Amino acid sequence: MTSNVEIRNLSISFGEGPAAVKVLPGVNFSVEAGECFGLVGESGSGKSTVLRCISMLTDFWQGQISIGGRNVRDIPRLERCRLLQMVFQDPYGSLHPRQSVRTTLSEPLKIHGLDDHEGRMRRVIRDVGLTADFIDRFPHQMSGGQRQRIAIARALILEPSLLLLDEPTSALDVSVQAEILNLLVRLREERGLTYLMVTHDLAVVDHMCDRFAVMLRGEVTEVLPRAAIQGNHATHPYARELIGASLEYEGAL
Ligand SMILES: Nc1ncnc2c1ncn2[C@@H]1O[C@H](COP(=O)(O)OP(=O)(O)OP(=O)(O)O)[C@@H](O)[C@H]1O
Repeated sequence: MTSNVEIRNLSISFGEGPAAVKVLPGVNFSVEAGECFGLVGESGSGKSTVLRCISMLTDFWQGQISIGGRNVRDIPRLERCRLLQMVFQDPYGSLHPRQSVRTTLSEPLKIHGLDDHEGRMRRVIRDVGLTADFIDRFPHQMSGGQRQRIAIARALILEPSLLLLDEPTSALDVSVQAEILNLLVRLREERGLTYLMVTHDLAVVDHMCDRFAVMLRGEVTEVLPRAAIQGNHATHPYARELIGASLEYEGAL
């Protein structure tokens, strides 16, 4: 199944009655199959919420989300898990502290009735740049970067075609960030994956993404190709300001 994502009039409110807050008033954008698409914008603008809606971790939204031309609400949960997976910002929080890597990776294989657990685990561990002995480690026995590699391995074990990446490197030491980004670039090339990635860092977009959307207060102000960063070719004032600030910062380094 192809993994292009279409989002039309996506809206969501948190809270009830007069206290309800509309966080996404109506988001529209599309991600092509095989593309790396970035979501950037100010803190609290709703980027992570968009990913949670697509993955149905949050399901009380209105509008349409389709993946490969199918309404995401019509895709049964087990099938959805094999189509898309999320990688979270914080591998310390996203991996269960008392579960070994073997348990983390083999549980989805059991649930989905897949064979050759050992072979699949070894292949995915190798693909994320670790050695087979990591299969019997626990989170506290790994570095932050190694933990994030395991979180990526967990996302890949069911061989999905779409990864939703929620700031996958921002909790990591600066020296490790580039390693994980390069790993993600390589995995996308090798597996033909589609990425939808939330990031605060336009340098990350410039390194990885084909296009990106700039969000402000729950709305997409502009969708731009990566090439729009250098020379700041955005037209919306907020997008221009964001890119301008990032270029200034890089220039100052
Ligand atoms: N479960 C929730 N209940 C109430 N408000 C929520 C909930 N989840 C998110 N919000 C609010 O929705 C808004 C958007 O949050 P979201 O995490 O999507 O922003 P973001 O753009 O990803 O921010 P950041 O870049 O800081 O991670 C915020 O104001 C947040 O407080």
